[in-house]
Amino acid sequence: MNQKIYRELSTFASGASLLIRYPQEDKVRYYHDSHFVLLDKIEDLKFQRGFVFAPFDLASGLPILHLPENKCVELSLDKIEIDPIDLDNRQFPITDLYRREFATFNHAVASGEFHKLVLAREAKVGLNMTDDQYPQLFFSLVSLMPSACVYMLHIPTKGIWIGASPEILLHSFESGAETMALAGSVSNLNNKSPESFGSKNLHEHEVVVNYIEDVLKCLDIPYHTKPIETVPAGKVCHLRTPFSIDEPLSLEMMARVVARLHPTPAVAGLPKENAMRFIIDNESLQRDYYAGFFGLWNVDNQTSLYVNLRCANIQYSSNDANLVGRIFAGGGIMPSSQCEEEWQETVLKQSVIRQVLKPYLNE
Ligand SMILES: C=C(O[C@@H]1C=C(C(=O)O)C=C[C@H]1O)C(=O)O
Repeated sequence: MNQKIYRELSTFASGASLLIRYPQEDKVRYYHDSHFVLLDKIEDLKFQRGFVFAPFDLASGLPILHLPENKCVELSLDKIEIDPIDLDNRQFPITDLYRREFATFNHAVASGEFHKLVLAREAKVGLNMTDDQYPQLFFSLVSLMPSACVYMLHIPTKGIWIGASPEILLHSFESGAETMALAGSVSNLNNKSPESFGSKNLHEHEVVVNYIEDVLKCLDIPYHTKPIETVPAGKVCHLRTPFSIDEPLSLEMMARVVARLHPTPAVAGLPKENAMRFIIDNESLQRDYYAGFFGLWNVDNQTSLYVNLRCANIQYSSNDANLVGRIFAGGGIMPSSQCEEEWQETVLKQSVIRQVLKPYLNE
């Protein structure tokens, strides 16, 4: 049966294709033989039904990609066996580039110009794998991250995006909707209470909570929050405040909520527009679709969008035609942030993708 599914997926990387598994679900949705519809703005989603993949910076020139629903088949997960995966416990020393960028970001928050800024970076790895091995990557990630939304997308000429996100941007269903503030991270070594995260993490979290509240109030949407909680995601543990929206949202309102929320200060900063400008000008990383959002829009009367985190892009490099993986991670910078700690947080956030890429590393 395993073989049959892998045979069915052997043409995954020959066109526009997607595999997606929602948290705790025992099925995978497979979109194939499809074509991307390119959208300019979030509001254009109103008329669509299917998968959506949006960049971090909607003004960057990268389009919002949409795969229509009619090309989807469902695969049952209980028929898939996955090889055990080794833990990756390597150390990754901090780079001078990260020290410099941290200093720039930290100075900008310490000076009071920003309440918070998120600094991200990429780790590049050389890979040795064939197109028919990509589905194995996806199923390894599915087995490692049962509570995450796991996806793998093939974009012809742009390669693969793969990720396992713990962060809902907007989940909307017939009777209401939900979103969350997910920010503030520590290593996931033992059970943690929110207080044990320390004041820097609690404050960084509060910035996101206040921002989401402002967006919902501004749109006149009734909501309530649940008490702050801690959630594990791979080797890190986060602070989370769940938001429940107590009335159904129209497609038009959903698009407005998403357009206002994205990008939240969990991945960008505050004040929002200035923080976006600052990140684009001062981060050496090209975020592309990292810290954008993805998920199903208006499928089976539901919309489930996630922030594109714990992800990587795999592509042939244009100069030497080698296959390169760019593994992304970032973290919120506050006045009291410490460079080494922030670096370690990104190492931990990258570890789950490193783990699934390990069998294919070219080193
Ligand atoms: C930016 C990332 O994660 C975000 C930042 C967090 C933080 O700074 O504590 C926590 C969860 C996410 O909202 C990432 O994973 O790359």
